[in-house]
Amino acid sequence: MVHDRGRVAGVGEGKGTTSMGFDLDKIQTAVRMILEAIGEDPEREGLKDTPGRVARMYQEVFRGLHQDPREELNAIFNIEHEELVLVRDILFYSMCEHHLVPFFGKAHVAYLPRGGRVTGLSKLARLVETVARRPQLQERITSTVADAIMEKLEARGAVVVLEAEHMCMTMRGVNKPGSQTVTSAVRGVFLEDGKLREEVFRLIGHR
Ligand SMILES: Nc1nc2c(ncn2[C@@H]2O[C@H](COP(=O)(O)OP(=O)(O)OP(=O)(O)O)[C@@H](O)[C@H]2O)c(=O)[nH]1
Ligand SMILES: [Zn+2]
Repeated sequence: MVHDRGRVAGVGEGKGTTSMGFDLDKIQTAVRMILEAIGEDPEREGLKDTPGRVARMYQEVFRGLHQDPREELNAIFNIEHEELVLVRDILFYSMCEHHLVPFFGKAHVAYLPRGGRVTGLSKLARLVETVARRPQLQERITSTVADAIMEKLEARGAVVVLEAEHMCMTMRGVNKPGSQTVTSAVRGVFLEDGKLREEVFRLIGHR
């Protein structure tokens, strides 16, 4: 058995199912079936622990599925700052929901606080992380992050930009290595005020 190492928090003792909605036994069975279906021998030395490894990896890369990303913004402070906050170059990894292969890149998260309500800077990166760690679309990560900021911080505005490389476009299918997909979500005052919007996109830049 491969799920008894206790390396992953939340794994029930002697059971493959966690309390967080991950059925590790089921993932292992499925991976074993895939190995058989592609003509591999799941019992050979190099593969015999693979179903368990994949199950633990999925638990890690999909851990955001069972979390409410808005809760990452629970740390709210009141300070004398009503102007732009921008965290640039937040590295993220996600899994494309169409092919279950990675897409990864950088997120840039900006908002204009209302009434001095700000959150911890690391919380913006945690928000991106939690939203990314599930089967996803780049567009959905972008808009979910922007909407969470607008809702939880009652921000005056938010801009979220993601730039990412999709392995489903680079290692297979259309085979276009190096292509970058850029998505943005613009909310609140940034929609109405063109100068403000230009300023934040200039600060985000494209390097
Ligand atoms: N909009 C969007 N599309 C994505 C994302 N990730 C992957 N895709 C696309 O999802 C589409 C799925 O298309 P399908 O025709 O159903 O699948 P497919 O035959 O594997 O397509 P190809 O990738 O073109 O070989 C592809 O065009 C992918 O590039 C994403 O985050 N956002
Ligand atoms: Zn894909």
